Amino acid sequence: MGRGRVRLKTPGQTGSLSALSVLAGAAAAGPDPWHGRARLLGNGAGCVSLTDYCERPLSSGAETMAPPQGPRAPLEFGGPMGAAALMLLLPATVFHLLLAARSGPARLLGPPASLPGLGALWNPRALLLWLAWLGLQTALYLLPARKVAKGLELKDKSRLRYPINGFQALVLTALLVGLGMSAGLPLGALPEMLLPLAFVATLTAFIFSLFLYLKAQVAPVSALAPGGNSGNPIYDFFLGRELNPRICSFDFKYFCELRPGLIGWVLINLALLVKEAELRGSPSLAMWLVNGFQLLYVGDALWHEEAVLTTMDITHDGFGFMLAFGDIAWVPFTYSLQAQFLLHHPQPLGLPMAAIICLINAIGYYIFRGANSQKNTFRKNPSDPRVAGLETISTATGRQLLVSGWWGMVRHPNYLGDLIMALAWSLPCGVSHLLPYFYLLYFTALLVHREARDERQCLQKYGLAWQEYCRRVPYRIMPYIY
Ligand SMILES: NC(=O)C1=CN([C@@H]2O[C@H](COP(=O)(O)OP(=O)(O)OC[C@H]3O[C@@H](n4cnc5c(N)ncnc54)[C@H](OP(=O)(O)O)[C@@H]3O)[C@@H](O)[C@H]2O)C=CC1
Ligand SMILES: CC(C)CCC[C@@H](C)[C@H]1CC=C2C3=C(CC[C@@]21C)[C@@]1(C)CC[C@H](O)C[C@@H]1CC3
Repeated sequence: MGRGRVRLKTPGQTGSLSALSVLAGAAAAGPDPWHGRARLLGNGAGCVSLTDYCERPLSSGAETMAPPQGPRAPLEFGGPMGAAALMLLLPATVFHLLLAARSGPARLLGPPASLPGLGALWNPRALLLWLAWLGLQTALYLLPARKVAKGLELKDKSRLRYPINGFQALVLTALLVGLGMSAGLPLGALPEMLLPLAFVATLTAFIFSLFLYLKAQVAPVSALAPGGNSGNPIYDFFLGRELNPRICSFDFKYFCELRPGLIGWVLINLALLVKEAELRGSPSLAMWLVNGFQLLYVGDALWHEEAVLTTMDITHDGFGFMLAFGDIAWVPFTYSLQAQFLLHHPQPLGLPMAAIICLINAIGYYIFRGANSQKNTFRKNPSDPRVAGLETISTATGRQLLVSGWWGMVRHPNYLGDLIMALAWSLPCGVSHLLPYFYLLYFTALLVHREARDERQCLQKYGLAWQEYCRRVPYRIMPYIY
């Protein structure tokens, strides 16, 4: 069934809308970045009609996601203007959140109580600290790994190799920080440096993206990503031109996605906890919960590091400002917002409420991990006894789709679990302010958009089999709601 010819209504990058177009919708002038998603709402099950959408023979999954980007292909994010606006808006959001968290009113919307001068942003010690951090994580990345995994097959039929030592990097970082603290390292001073640190991280993202853009000029065509090669420098700088930029075996995108930002996030959380203990005698229960939940999340991501090799960020998106900034600045400085808020706005939390919040996080994690592991086990070995009994749909590519178990409940059960955890991370901050719920709001938008984008790619890969899956499992993320 997947070999039939089907028609593509819109030329261009139908499969490459990316995380940021969530925000682009608000910021960008020009074509609506959600347009692809609107088309997904073609039938009762929320799937596009195949005949409405493609004009290529459906073939093996490996080569389907990359429609060529001609010079007149519609651009994402409102094109160069939207990309430029986002490059201002995203860093501004990071600084707004950092300032709001420490201000009395802690308003998510509206201007911060006071604006910092350049003196508050620029600090040579922050620059040194940041460079030392990047150097440490690079050194840990280069240490011998317990395993070397192969990525998916590339356009030139090669497969890149990736070290699996992220969890080891987390443990070694924890040991070094512990040793440092026992030798007098003032970790509690870190929260005071968040603003200048975010500033150098943002500067690094700009400079690094420029390097990546220039590096792509000499990369072979087969190394370029499906999007991000429009010929417009602003747009391509933002989206990223090269798919897997490397120097020797050092893979910049893989390194940035999991190391400096994710580990930096839990280190910032820990510093906020230490600072709270210095200020108030001991860390609050709310601070413990936020630290514990987010450490579990980061530890889990690094433990299952290999799974990131099949995400669209690695297999589909170029590496440009969007991901570079997202990985090294956005993640550590905005994902730690709840702990930042708690340091400046202590919240009373009783044991019964804490127990309920722990239960919510446990339910979220159970769904998130159960769904991700079930799919990973199935993809590695469909005859594994843990998944062999599940009902499946065959596709023309030879791969199968799970249609019972977690993946028979909704089409993205892992997103549902992730969102439930996001709620549990905000609840310890009480309900007096909207600010600590920023992550939940942003993440809902990100995942709704990511889901639509993934559906588009799956429809291209699996054709009618995907439509059948949508018919059998009509809800996307939340049963009976969405
Ligand atoms: N905290 C954060 O900021 C973020 C967290 N995340 C989390 O990262 C994790 C990875 O997410 P993401 O990369 O978006 O996507 P998923 O892990 O959901 O992977 C989607 C892929 O799974 C496969 N698939 C879909 N349905 C089925 C099925 N029924 N049976 C078998 N395979 C199926 C398809 O690929 P194929 O068929 O090719 O295998 C599809 O492309 C998620 O848990 C997400 O919540 C993601 C983004 C940001
Ligand atoms: C700057 C923007 C608004 C958006 C940037 C998006 C990035 C922050 C995210 C894109 C995909 C991500 C993934 C993760 C972290 C956030 C980013 C980098 C995980 C590593 C989080 C832990 C999960 O277990 C796996 C995720 C893979 C995708």
